[in-house]
Amino acid sequence: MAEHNDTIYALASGSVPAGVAVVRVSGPTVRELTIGLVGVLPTPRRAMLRTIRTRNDLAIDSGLVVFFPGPASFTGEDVVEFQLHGGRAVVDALCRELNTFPHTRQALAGEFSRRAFDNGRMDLVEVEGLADLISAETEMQRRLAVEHSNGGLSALYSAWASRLTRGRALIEAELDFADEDDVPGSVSDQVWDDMELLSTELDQHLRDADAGEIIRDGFKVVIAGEPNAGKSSLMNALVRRDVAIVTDIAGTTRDVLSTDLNIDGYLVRLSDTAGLRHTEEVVEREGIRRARQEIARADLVLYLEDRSVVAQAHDVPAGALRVGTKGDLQPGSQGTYDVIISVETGEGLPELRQLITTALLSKVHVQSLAIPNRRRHKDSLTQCVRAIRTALLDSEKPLDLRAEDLRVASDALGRVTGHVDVENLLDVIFGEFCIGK
Ligand SMILES: Nc1nc2c(c(=O)[nH]1)N(C=O)[C@@H](CNc1ccc(C(=O)N[C@@H](CCC(=O)O)C(=O)O)cc1)CN2
Ligand SMILES: Nc1nc2c(ncn2[C@@H]2O[C@H](COP(=O)(O)OP(=O)(O)OP(=O)(O)O)[C@@H](O)[C@H]2O)c(=O)[nH]1
Ligand SMILES: [Mg+2]
Repeated sequence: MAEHNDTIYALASGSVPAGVAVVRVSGPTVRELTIGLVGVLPTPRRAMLRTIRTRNDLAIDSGLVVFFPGPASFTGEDVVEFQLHGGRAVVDALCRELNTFPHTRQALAGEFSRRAFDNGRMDLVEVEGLADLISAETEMQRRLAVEHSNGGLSALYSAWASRLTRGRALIEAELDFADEDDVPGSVSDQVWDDMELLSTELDQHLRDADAGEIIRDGFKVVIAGEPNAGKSSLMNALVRRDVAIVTDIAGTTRDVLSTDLNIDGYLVRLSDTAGLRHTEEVVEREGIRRARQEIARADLVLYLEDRSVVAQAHDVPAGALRVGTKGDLQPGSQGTYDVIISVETGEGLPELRQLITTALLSKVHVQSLAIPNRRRHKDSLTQCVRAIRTALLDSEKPLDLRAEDLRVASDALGRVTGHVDVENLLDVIFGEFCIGK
């Protein structure tokens, strides 16, 4: 049903009603369809004000029409955009009319980008960057997504892919034509030097993957501690809203409750959890299980302890910030705590915020935003660097097997961008050596 060569259309702008709505159309019948609706094919890439009419010559709306001839368009196909008045019925009327054209249907989710990818307009990293750009809510998410969607990361990967391809080509050449004069001896030595360098660069790059994931998915801060420590009260104070239930009954919170914060342009995902204690109560036990799971996944744990209760803190997770609570009830020295707070007086809250910010900044500190930001990237790049390392490890191994390791590395890198890398291997062989003569 969903034919690949259909012409597809969709509302590309946000929900109606709105000031202006953009309906985007892409596919092989865009030219006829545009002439049918507005009478002419507008000058490419110039906004033109036209009345858009049905077959029966009824005006749908008058709006701006922009025609992008393929392949120099977003999808690589002919594209036309109608910029209409953003009313529900206006958009519906145009979509209804578009549907009456042959082989023309509503686009599936992501189908414009899918076509852009299939037509080589974007690679996978750029497609992912575009998706991230659309869902970005904080400034740093936006900067990371722009870097990726504009090809900043892809440029790095294609440079690395070329080095791998060149290395393989030189080794293949040495294997195939070792007895001929044209191939300089020990070229493979240079290759291995460069592969050594490449593996170092990949290692360095992979070290930034955690920062990339934190910028994209948020810095996960988990509030943990014994029941009644004041966890939910702190959650409410930090987000300045009454999101979590607070009572003096120990064991109030059971579910994990998460709220997003924006700190210095970074997304911070704050979670309130059930108080940790031994209990036979089924619901609370499940809450505590979830709390522990959340703690295990945290980038930062705030471990809260009620200073007015004499208790020995156990269960403090490694690396947690120790927060003494209810500072108003019992003034005293800071002791083993990183900070003492009171949600009643506000004491210590600015200091705690600063501690969170410092922990966050230490984890997202990077030189460039051309960094991996998905598990998928990290996994494939890890496979890539492992394969290079395998090739380097045993210099006594036959050259063809070492070349095979490099092929595995190329494929792993190619999976990140969605490129497959075989055809240009030949190009490089024939390009660098006058083998054919
Ligand atoms: N109206 C409108 N605004 C939009 C988009 C769109 O599709 N329509 N975009 C959609 O996401 C983004 C811009 N992305 C685009 C990417 C490439 C081309 C394009 O036509 N590229 C050609 C020509 C480039 C040029 O003239 O320099 C090319 O790359 O060959 C258009 C939009 C954001 N703003
Ligand atoms: N005086 C004082 N009371 C506080 C402070 N913070 C919390 N409380 C009180 O301590 C009690 C428990 O607070 P919660 O925030 O519900 O504690 P919790 O850690 O979320 O508790 P559970 O969800 O049961 O694990 C409530 O009665 C709060 O009003 C504080 O800074 N000063
Ligand atoms: Mg609570």
